[in-house]
Amino acid sequence: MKLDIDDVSSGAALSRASSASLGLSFSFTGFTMPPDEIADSRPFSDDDIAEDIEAGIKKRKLQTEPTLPIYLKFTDVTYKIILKGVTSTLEKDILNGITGSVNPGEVLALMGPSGSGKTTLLSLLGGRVKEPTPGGSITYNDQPYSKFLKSRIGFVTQDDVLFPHLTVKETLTYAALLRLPNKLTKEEKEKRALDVIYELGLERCQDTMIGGSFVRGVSGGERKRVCIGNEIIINPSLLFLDEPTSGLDSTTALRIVEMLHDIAEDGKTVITTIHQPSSRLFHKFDKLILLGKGSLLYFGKASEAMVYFASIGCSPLISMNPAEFLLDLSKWKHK
Ligand SMILES: Nc1ncnc2c1ncn2[C@@H]1O[C@H](COP(=O)(O)OP(=O)(O)OP(=O)(O)O)[C@@H](O)[C@H]1O
Repeated sequence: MKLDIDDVSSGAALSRASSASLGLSFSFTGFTMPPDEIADSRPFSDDDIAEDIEAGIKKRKLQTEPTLPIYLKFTDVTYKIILKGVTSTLEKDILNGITGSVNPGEVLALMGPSGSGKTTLLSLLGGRVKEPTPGGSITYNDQPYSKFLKSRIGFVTQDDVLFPHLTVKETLTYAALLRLPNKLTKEEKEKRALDVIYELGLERCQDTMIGGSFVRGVSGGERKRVCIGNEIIINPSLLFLDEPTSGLDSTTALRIVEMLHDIAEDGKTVITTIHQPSSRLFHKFDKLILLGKGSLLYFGKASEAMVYFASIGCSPLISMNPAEFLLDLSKWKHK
């Protein structure tokens, strides 16, 4: 994190944050510009075997065609909605001047208090909001959103709907049969579903029903992994996740985020909202966006966030979880 005002005006910096309620006004250069060439994706090899921490077993890496690397950049993104009442019409600012970027192979976390605009930003970046048109620019390898991107984007929503009576294997096999292109044979699609099961360490529960309110099924962590599996089955270049760790204990949440890292390592660009990460989990993210009431409070390396806030005079008085401190700080701004 650099605090170079000259860089800001020269355009090298694209992030700006101000906080009147913090009694501070500050600008920062939170990210490095993209490399000239986006990192080449590497094909998957049979040697790609990773350890599944939860199961304590070696798991196969997903064998797919190489992922098209996509560099996501967003500059000065604004979003307003019109609230139509019976007697009046109001305009409400949801996001103000949000700037950031994320490279293939990285995991970007969007953090902030409830209502700060995380899901809205995630949906905008994932091309899921068309109306009203957002302001600013969002580019994918320097190109605006196009129909082609739709097939390159995986989006795991907060309340993914799964069929309770299907098993894990059936769920992912149907997803493969329905979502993979026709050029793949049925056998190839079924193999992709099995590969995803191994990639996500779901082999022990592959024959367990998903379950729901009335049927006992897989655990919360396994359920989240199935939702992620439903999306990575198409080998997306960009993977968006809305609160993938909500409702999970800190150890299971950590496994999910470690899994996101494995997914990113395969050349994918991963963006996730996160609610209240533990200290261990916070340090797993490559980049961080901290939002407060729709404004950008921080964009940069997650590991440098505390140093940055210390540099502008905001440090915790006692040793505490950085995520907790940053959320407290953004809530303060939020008031
Ligand atoms: N279509 C809409 N109509 C009215 N208000 C909206 C709409 N979309 C978003 N908002 C408002 O915008 C703000 C940001 O919402 P958003 O869901 O993005 O927040 P969030 O940070 O993801 O919150 P949470 O952590 O609780 O999910 C909220 O105040 C929400 O009520």
